[in-house]
Amino acid sequence: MHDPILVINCGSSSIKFALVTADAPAAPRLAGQAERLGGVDARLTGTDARGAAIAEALPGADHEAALTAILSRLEDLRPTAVGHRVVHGGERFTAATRLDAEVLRALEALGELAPLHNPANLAGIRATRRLFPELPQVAVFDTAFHQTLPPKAYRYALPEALYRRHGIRRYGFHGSSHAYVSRRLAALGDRPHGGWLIAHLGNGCSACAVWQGESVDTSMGLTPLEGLVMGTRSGDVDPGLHAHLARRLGWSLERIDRLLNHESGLLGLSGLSHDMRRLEQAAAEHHPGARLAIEVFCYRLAKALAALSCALPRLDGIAFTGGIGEHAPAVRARVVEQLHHFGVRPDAAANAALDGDREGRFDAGQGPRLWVVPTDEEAQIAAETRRLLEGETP
Ligand SMILES: Nc1ncnc2c1ncn2[C@@H]1O[C@H](COP(=O)(O)OP(=O)(O)O)[C@@H](O)[C@H]1O
Ligand SMILES: CC(=O)OP(=O)(O)O
Ligand SMILES: [Mg+2]
Repeated sequence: MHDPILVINCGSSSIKFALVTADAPAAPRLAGQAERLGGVDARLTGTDARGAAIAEALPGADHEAALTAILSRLEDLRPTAVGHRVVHGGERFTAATRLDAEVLRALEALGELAPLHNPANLAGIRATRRLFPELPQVAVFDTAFHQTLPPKAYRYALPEALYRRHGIRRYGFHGSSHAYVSRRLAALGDRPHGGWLIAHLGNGCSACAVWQGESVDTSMGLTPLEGLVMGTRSGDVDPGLHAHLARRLGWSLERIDRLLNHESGLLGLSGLSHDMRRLEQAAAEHHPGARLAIEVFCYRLAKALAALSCALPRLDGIAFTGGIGEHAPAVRARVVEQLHHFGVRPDAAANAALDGDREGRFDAGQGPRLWVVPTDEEAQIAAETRRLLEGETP
């Protein structure tokens, strides 16, 4: 039995980690995050294996220094394997994969398709391999859950050669989260074989249509930029925008990339913040940019959910997850009120009560179910790591 498993999710300036034990899923979990890496205010926060708070300043720490600090928190808890989140698996990596030098080289080549994520994921893998050379390490891909998309959902209306020769197609992301939530809904026994729409709303946001436990369409595409409005990412824009900015304003590709990935979304619309909590406060104080940003965010999400429903033979329910999906009842209310013609009927009091890390239903007992299901990408990554190492088919 491979237990416990250390899960690492390495971002450009943060590392999220958890030590996941299959035997005792309800026990306190050593988990947390190192944030603002590279800065003077870098810090490590979380809870230790006894459930006590961790708060440690790590001034100037880079990824390797932060991982060393995380590892020192393991004390006598020895992980038997490490599961890494890797955002883009491209065409080649369709399931969790044991990491070796050849796989790492192949992953490097995929960096361009997820520039905010894959290079940081790889830095984390390299540092962990140096620190833990004896442990098996596994990559679990955001794209893997969406391997069941049919061609009508994953092909762009572009010449076939671009797909055949260069792998230009829709891949979809946040697969560990969508997989976890759909399995959780099935475990809860709520219409387990039906059609669900899942909205993962964190810093990155994506929605997924799940039929009988399999992803059948999703809002992200070739890269994690397509689809919904996100913290700093634009989501869908007119593809003609790129040529327009280049021709009319003389913008370079790098400048356009920065605009769409780092300066847009909630931040760009509001002119204030990428953070939904901050925007809700500002909107309550009548900040026009914050109000517009929330309005566009909710409308675009409702529109995407309506579109994704076309992938389902039947709509059994909608589930919300991620920081915004779990903690912002006002956002959920605004989204579902724009889906009333699907027969969606929220219970306002039940919705308002689900404002923390709590799982629960907020429909009024008619029409499609409405759920909040806190995501646990770490549990999903640990389970897939364990399954691979134990040689079972994923
Ligand atoms: N109480 C809250 N009310 C509104 N938004 C919240 C609340 N708590 C967290 N959020 C929002 O959740 C988002 C971060 O989601 P999270 O899932 O933690 O991100 P990540 O994608 O980095 O894992 C931010 O926009 C944050 O403002
Ligand atoms: C793929 C993606 O957008 O991930 P995140 O939400 O962690 O940025
Ligand atoms: Mg998260």
